[in-house]
Parts: sequence; structure tokens; C-alpha cells
Amino acid sequence: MTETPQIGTPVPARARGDAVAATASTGPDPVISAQQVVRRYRRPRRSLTRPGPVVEALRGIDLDIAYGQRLGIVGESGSGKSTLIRLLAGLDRPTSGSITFAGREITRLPDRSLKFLRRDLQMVFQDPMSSLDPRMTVSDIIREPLVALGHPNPRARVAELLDAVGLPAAAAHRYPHQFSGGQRQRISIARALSPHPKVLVADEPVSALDVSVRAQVLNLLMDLVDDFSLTLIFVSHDLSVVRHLCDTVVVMHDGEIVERGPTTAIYERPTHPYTRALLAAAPTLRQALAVHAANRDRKEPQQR
Ligand SMILES: Nc1ncnc2c1ncn2[C@@H]1O[C@H](COP(=O)(O)OP(=O)(O)OP(=O)(O)O)[C@@H](O)[C@H]1O
Repeated sequence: MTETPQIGTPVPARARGDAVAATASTGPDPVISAQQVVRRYRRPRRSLTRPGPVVEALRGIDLDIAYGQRLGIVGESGSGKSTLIRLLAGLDRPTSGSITFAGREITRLPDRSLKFLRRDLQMVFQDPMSSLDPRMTVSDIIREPLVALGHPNPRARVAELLDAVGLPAAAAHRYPHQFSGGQRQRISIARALSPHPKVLVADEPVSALDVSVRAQVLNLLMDLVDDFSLTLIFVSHDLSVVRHLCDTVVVMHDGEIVERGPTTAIYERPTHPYTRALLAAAPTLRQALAVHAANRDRKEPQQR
């Protein structure tokens, strides 16, 4: 019987609660700074004579993310989390406001000038099946960004990354569909790490996975963030996961950041009513794991 991994290990004191301390190892300036960022979308028109309604997905976001910080972004569906990370990653442009990455203003740069951002900020998405090309081998998937960057020895780097994410070397020659969901997410993480990014953005990276696998992938993610000295931006509906991984939290509601601060303070003394409601409504991953373990033990008593 495989042991259900626990995610209850407390986040180390140095990683908790003090964004200033988290900046100290790599530099005092924020790696990402967003100022007064607004993003409006126009919804498709419903009548021939009138334009479609405008949605204000982000309404004046100010956010500094320090080097080495582990920032959790929480909020219910439609609160603007995905829009914000798309803008931070340079995949979309704000309607107004500015965003800098490592001190460079990215909002008005043309796509061809964002090569540094495409290398230094990498993303891991919810569904690895749709983010991995099914026709490519794992080796080619991980090598692709390295080749684009002219890496001198992509093959050695692929072997190193497979080892780092806990996959055997033989995985290199197989295809995504030959792996389980958790293993596929490990492949996505290996690919994201391949160009030595500064920032890893993880958008609901475990919510599509079986609950028994989630903790393994989260623990791996935490180890890798430590080992590779990454800045982490972690987007999730699951507040218990954010509590486990992140030193700082921002709470989004209706396109605004309604509360922000050290994780411990937000969880223990939430001030905004929306944060309180979110915390009250949240089932914890720990509870889910306990339920899963109880169900499994009921099904497999002979193996105990
Ligand atoms: N391309 C788009 N065109 C029109 N409206 C959009 C577009 N993208 C996002 N929106 C709207 O902007 C608002 C914020 O959406 P966003 O996807 O950023 O929220 P979210 O917090 O990431 O939600 P979820 O957790 O469900 O992904 C929503 O009202 C959404 O419908």
C-alpha cells in the first residue's frame, strides 16, 4: 500500500510572513511590479446596434513581488486571477497601468522584445494533457525551450531535470499519454524549469489531479522552488494549499486586491469580510486527504 503523503509540514519560518526577508537573498527590488493595472474586455455584442458590454476584469492593481517570494493569489472564479497572471507573463496587455519585470517595463514592449520574459518567467497550468504536445516525446518537450535559447547541452539538461522531478531517465523517450496525471504534471514542471527561470507561475497546478497525488506534486514543487531559488506565484481556489506553500497571500475579489499580507496573518486574522467568507467556505486539502485515506483503508483492509 502506498503511503498517503502529508502536506502538513509547516512552511519554514524564514519563508513565512516576511516579504522583506524573502527579498534579501537576490536583491532589494521587486522582480515584478504592477502599478495601477486595469484590464477591460469588451464582451461580444448581443444586438446589431449596440456594442457589447465592457467587463472590468482588473480595476487598478498595485502589486510588488519580491525575489524569492512565494505569493499565493486566491479568489473565487471570475475575480481576475488568470487575467492578472496573463498580464504579468506578458501574454496580454493592460488597458492602462504599467508592469515591470526585473526592472524593465514590459507593458509597452512589442512581443519580439519579450524574449527575456519568455525565458525568465515560466508557467505550469492546471491541465498538463492540454499543455503538453501529445506528438512530442518527453525529451523533445523539455528540450524545446533549451534549443530555442541555444543551450549548449540540452540532452544533459533533460536528464538532470527528469531526475529533479522524480522521473526515470527512460521517460525521455515516451509520450505524454503514457504517463499518469501526476507524472504528466512532473513533465510540465521539468519543461518549465528547463530555461532556468527566475519566476514560476503555477495556475491551479494540482486541481485536476487525483487527491492522493496532489500532495506529492505540491511537495515536489516546494522542494524545487527552494533548490532553484525561484520566485513562486501560485494561483489557487484551495486556501489550504496556498497556506502550505506561500509566505504571502493576496485575496482578489471582483478585479481588485481586497486583502494582502503574510500568510499567517491573513489566515489567522483576516480583516476583509470576503476573505473571512472564503476561509469559512474552504474545505481543506488535509481534510480531503484524510477522507481519501479513510476510503482507501476501507477498501484495502487486507493490505494493512
Ligand atoms: N477574453 C475575455 N473576454 C471577455 N471577458 C473576459 C475575458 N477574459 C476574462 N474575462 C472576464 O474577466 C473576469 C475575470 O476573469 P478571470 O478569468 O481573470 O477570473 P479568474 O479569477 O481567473 O477565474 P477562474 O478561477 O474561473 O479562472 C470575468 O468576468 C471574465 O468573464
